[in-house]
Amino acid sequence: MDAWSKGPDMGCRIENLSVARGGRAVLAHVDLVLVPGEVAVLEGPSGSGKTTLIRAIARLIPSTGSIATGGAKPSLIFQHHALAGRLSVEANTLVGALGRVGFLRSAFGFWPAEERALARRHLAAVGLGGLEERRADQLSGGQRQRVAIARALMQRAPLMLADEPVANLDPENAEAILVLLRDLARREGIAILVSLHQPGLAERFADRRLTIVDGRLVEP
Ligand SMILES: Nc1ncnc2c1ncn2[C@@H]1O[C@H](COP(=O)(O)OP(=O)(O)OP(=O)(O)O)[C@@H](O)[C@H]1O
Repeated sequence: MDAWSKGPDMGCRIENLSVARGGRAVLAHVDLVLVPGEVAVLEGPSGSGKTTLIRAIARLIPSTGSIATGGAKPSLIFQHHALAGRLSVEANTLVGALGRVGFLRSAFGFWPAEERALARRHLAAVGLGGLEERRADQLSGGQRQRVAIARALMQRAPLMLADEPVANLDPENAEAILVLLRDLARREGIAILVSLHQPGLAERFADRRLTIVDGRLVEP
């Protein structure tokens, strides 16, 4: 029995993953194992396939090969955080618990007390303690991305996928968000795959740096 088959204590194992887009091969024979607590940064020029890889691992687009994520759906963070602007910070965070609570209860705001407590804990962890009742459209860009991270944490997924999560932020906020993601990876034992455009940030925050070159994943 290898480490993976003992249970969902590994972020993900990808074997021989290939993806075509618009009839053209974008990724070919990609292998990748991510372990809990590590932050892997995905780099590569525009159009090299970073978003494609993240979307394929999240099963948002078809691929061939195998993707094992410990039986749990990965959580996802995007460049555009897609919050409901009129809802509170807490309500947006609770959306991450939809898979456990069900649509009807959540639609009427009947969230279990333990889920509310968890949301507040995650909001405190991302530095938004005290802002639970504020409307999401009254937050700064950095604060909104923190809500998106808290919402992702609510999913309790062993793997978090973050596609250009700091692309819209100023350097100070970008750095703060990456510090937060790295701390969360360590503390919560989550494996994080994050695509970044800025090599300086990648160098500072990555445990591993992965680059897509001609459809292959290269690790120097
Ligand atoms: N829906 C689509 N239909 C056809 N081709 C697509 C589609 N989506 C992406 N592609 C192509 O797949 C390739 C990889 O795109 P992808 O968005 O993954 O790149 P990326 O590395 O994330 O780029 P960027 O850094 O600019 O976000 C590109 O050549 C792109 O044109």
